[in-house]
Amino acid sequence: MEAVDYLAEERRKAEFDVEEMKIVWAGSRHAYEISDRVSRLVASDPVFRKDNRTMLSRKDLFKDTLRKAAHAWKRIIELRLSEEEAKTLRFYVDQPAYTDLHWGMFIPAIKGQGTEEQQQKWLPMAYKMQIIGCYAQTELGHGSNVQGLETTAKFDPQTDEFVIHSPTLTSSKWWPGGLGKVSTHAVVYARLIIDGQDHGVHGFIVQLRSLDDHSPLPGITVGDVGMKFGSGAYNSMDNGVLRFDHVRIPRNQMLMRVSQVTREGKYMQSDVPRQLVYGTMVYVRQTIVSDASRALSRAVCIATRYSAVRRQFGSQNGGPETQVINYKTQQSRLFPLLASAYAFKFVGEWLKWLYADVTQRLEANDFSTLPEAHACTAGLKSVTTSATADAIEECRKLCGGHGYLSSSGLPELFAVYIPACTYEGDNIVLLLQVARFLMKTVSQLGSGKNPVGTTAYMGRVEHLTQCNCEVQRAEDWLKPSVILEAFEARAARMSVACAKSLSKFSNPEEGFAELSADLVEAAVAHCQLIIVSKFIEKLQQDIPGKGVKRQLETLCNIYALYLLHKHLGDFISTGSISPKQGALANEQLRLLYSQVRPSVIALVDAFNYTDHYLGSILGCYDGNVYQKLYDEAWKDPLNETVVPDGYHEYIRPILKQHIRNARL
Ligand SMILES: CCCCCCCCCCCCCCCCCCCCCCCC(=O)SCCNC(=O)CCNC(=O)[C@H](O)C(C)(C)COP(=O)(O)OP(=O)(O)OC[C@H]1O[C@@H](n2cnc3c(N)ncnc32)[C@H](O)[C@@H]1OP(=O)(O)O
Ligand SMILES: Cc1cc2nc3c(=O)[nH]c(=O)nc-3n(C[C@H](O)[C@H](O)[C@H](O)COP(=O)(O)OP(=O)(O)OC[C@H]3O[C@@H](n4cnc5c(N)ncnc54)[C@H](O)[C@@H]3O)c2cc1C
Repeated sequence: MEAVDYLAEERRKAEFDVEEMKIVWAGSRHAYEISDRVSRLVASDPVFRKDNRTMLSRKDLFKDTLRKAAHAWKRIIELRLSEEEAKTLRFYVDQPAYTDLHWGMFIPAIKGQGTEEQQQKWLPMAYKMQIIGCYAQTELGHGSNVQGLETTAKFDPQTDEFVIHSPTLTSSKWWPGGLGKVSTHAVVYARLIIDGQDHGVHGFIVQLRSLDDHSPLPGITVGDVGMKFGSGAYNSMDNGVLRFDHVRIPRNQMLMRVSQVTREGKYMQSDVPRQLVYGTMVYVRQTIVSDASRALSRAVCIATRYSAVRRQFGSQNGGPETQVINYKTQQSRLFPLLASAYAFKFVGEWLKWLYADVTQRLEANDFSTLPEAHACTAGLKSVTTSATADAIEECRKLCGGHGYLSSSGLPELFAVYIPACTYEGDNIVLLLQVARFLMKTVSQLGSGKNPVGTTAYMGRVEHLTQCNCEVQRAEDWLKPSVILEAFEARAARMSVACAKSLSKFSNPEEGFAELSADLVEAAVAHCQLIIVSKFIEKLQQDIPGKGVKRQLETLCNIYALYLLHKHLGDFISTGSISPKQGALANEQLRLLYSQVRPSVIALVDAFNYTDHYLGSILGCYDGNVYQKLYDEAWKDPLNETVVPDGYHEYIRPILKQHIRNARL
């Protein structure tokens, strides 16, 4: 059989309606139609070509990005694309650009932290891209510790202005995307100083560059921070460095929804919590969870299609060799990643709902769900990005040697994705925030305040710390209630154990620091419980289409039992399950791999990714891998000449010397 036929045969084996699954994956028929239309639009437009990206120099890559961004903006206007369509277009163009920070952080910061008046002044210009903004928070010396930022904004009552200044080298802004070469404006986070008194970190709108000739305004030193990890990848972004030398801005350019400075220099705080200054980060963390499912599904699609095409060993009587996807080891590494892609998709949808809900409440001055929204966005951002970064690298290894080729698409996907574990909050720092929230929840148990939302299970802590898992046979692990209780018991017991250990310290902060590694593990257990429970909730919905729900049930069970197997130590050491029950879970997991096997190609087809978006020879839809790999090799610049540049200077003299030596 020709390699090109392998995937067609696989598609015939599918045990469900792929077209219906595409709609489940997209979130709705409407979302599917937009995604399908916009992805084809991007794939057919020569300006959005990206197959040569990793070969470009930094300067050429950056100019290519500017060209793509300008073209994207032109198409958005010409075609009158809606916000959802524009975001979809950005996703399929698949090239990080300054526009991400303008739309994804600068505008949301003004919306979330600006007063009505400030929004009316700045947002129309920003929406029309008459100004381009970035989010300038992180400094050379401080990123995670936002309270440690050093940039100052001193109020000058004489002129009714703030003076923005970088007092030290470490106060230089460092990292903001779009800052290096493009942004005309920034939301700058700086310490507010009035009459010598420090009121902590606040946001200020600062113009950086002339709107006439793009030169930096007086007192501003700005540039790019330099090359980052990998070729292509995140180097399309101009992450920047910025210093202020006593730059003056009008008083009304401090974002004043949370706190205000009056003409007389009086500092006033609204009723809204101070933490709203961090609101933009909560918004972006929520979007990063959905991005994780995209990046993961893309890597999994490549590795799954290639694993069905690739054959090694096992030929009988001259017949074909075994497809590597049929090796149990390949399945046990790949299928949990496929299940994780679906799990992250559904938890991302739920988080979007949670964020919309908290936003609505905030508008009505109800701040009660803010701590949970912060814990969920922080924790899920952390757990999904860490798992996705690891999974992309695993997919590369699943593709053997060819996975290491740039044309597999996996090296660049890895390089562009991994900073997600760091930006928008280092993953460990964020898990520590979740742990604080959990310890607070445990400490309030029995106080009459019942935990709600994602910590509602803590309300049953007495039962969860004593219950015995009821599994006796492998198939008992297929019951959602059994899975849920095991995950709840593990999470509750880990949190309670941490709280008990903490109570032994006379200084709680010292205790928290000493126990932080255990606390992070408890936070991970809590977040994994959320993901599993949201997958199970999704399955309680009406899901049409032949076999669709059944496939999703299988994937949900694979996801949960894979986590259980991976973290068996937690489950057994907390007594949430017995070693025998752990072994039964593994037995069931093996059966689930066999069950899902016939449908895996159709399950990745359901992502509906174009070959342009996948950007991978190994993952192309027709599976014609070998011919394409062979053809691609000849396109490499090294193959433009048969004899390489440098032969006469560096190869020939050695060869000649060798011949001379041989004669001696
Ligand atoms: C070429 C293509 C062109 C196409 C054009 C198309 C156009 C259309 C396109 C549209 C595209 C849109 C795309 C969008 C894409 C967006 C991509 C964005 C990419 C991201 C880039 C990265 C950006 C960044 O990294 S920005 C910087 C991020 N920095 C951080 O995250 C810092 C992390 N640190 C912190 O968050 C804090 O300092 C923290 C929380 C660790 C500690 O803070 P602090 O010391 O103040 O607090 P604590 O004492 O620990 O806590 C006090 C108290 O506050 C609570 N709390 C803390 N944080 C929050 C919060 N965020 N919200 C609510 N509450 C919070 C905390 O729990 C404590 O509560 P207590 O009750 O008191 O315990
Ligand atoms: C590609 C990229 C794009 C970015 N874009 C922007 C942007 O647009 N705007 C912007 O303002 N910023 C941006 N950033 C900055 C980013 O938000 C920070 O780098 C991030 O928040 C991490 O902070 P840090 O660099 O200070 O890490 P650090 O906090 O210095 O982390 C170093 C190590 O210390 C550990 N650590 C730190 N604190 C603790 C603690 N309390 N307990 C235990 N361990 C700890 C961390 O886990 C990590 O292992 C970007 C960064 C990158 C890489």
